[in-house]
Amino acid sequence: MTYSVKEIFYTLQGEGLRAGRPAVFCRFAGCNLWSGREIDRSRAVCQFCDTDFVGTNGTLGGKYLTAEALAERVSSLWPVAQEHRYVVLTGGEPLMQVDETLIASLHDQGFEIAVETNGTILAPAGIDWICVSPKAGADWVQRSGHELKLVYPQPGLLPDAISDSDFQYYLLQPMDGPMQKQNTRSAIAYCQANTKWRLSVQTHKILEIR
Ligand SMILES: C[S@@+](CC[C@H](N)C(=O)[O-])C[C@H]1O[C@@H](n2cnc3c(N)ncnc32)[C@H](O)[C@@H]1O
Ligand SMILES: Nc1nc2[nH]cc(C(=O)O)c2c(=O)[nH]1
Ligand code: SF4
Ligand SMILES: [Mg+2]
Repeated sequence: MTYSVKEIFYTLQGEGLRAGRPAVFCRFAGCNLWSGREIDRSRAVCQFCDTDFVGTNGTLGGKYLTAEALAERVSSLWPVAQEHRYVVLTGGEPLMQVDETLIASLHDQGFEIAVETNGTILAPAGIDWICVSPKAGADWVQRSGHELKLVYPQPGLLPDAISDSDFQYYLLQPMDGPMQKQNTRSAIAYCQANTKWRLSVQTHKILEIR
């Protein structure tokens, strides 16, 4: 299996329950809900994406011919002699490419493995932390995991309708874009009125890290 990777970088998890945790991010190229081209955005299933996942031209991007080679590259970014190795597989839609062979290779390198997924593809066995962020209008098949991180608001996908699925934590992440301030206000109000839900702030954008 060849893996198409946009970029690999070492940063802090910016979002969700584990915000602040040092992590290597491996961003896979391609998504099943948008081509990534601006001309296609208004016709895409997912129209609010904040990420460039097209091609393999980012930092340490490329075609990795084996799971071992990719896992070794991820490992090379971890600081020497430091524990708590943590990798976040994202994209694009990582589950178009992530398989059990890659999971095994990353575990062999000592990593705890997290995934950020839109929930349209079932996760392979062995992932340690599954974050699902479902999208209005898309099939939602991965309905269990560790955190459900709903971008808010999405007309057609209300938090009330999904607050009884099989996740440990429920988070609302204000939709970034022209309405970001208002979206944050209404997400805060929703969490305060519906206390199963927590706010997820995209801290990396405030901190100006990747
Ligand atoms: C770029 S996506 C990649 C992973 C996967 N395709 C997904 O959608 O979960 C990473 C995270 O960013 C979130 N996201 C994307 N665009 C956003 C935006 N404009 N505002 C807030 N969160 C956004 C997604 O919902 C997801 O939780
Ligand atoms: N720091 C940082 N945290 C993140 N959490 C989720 C991200 C993503 O794009 O999947 C992301 C990202 O791109 N950077
Ligand atoms: S599903 Fe994820 S990567 Fe794909 S367009 Fe939407 S937010 Fe972006
Ligand atoms: Mg991002």
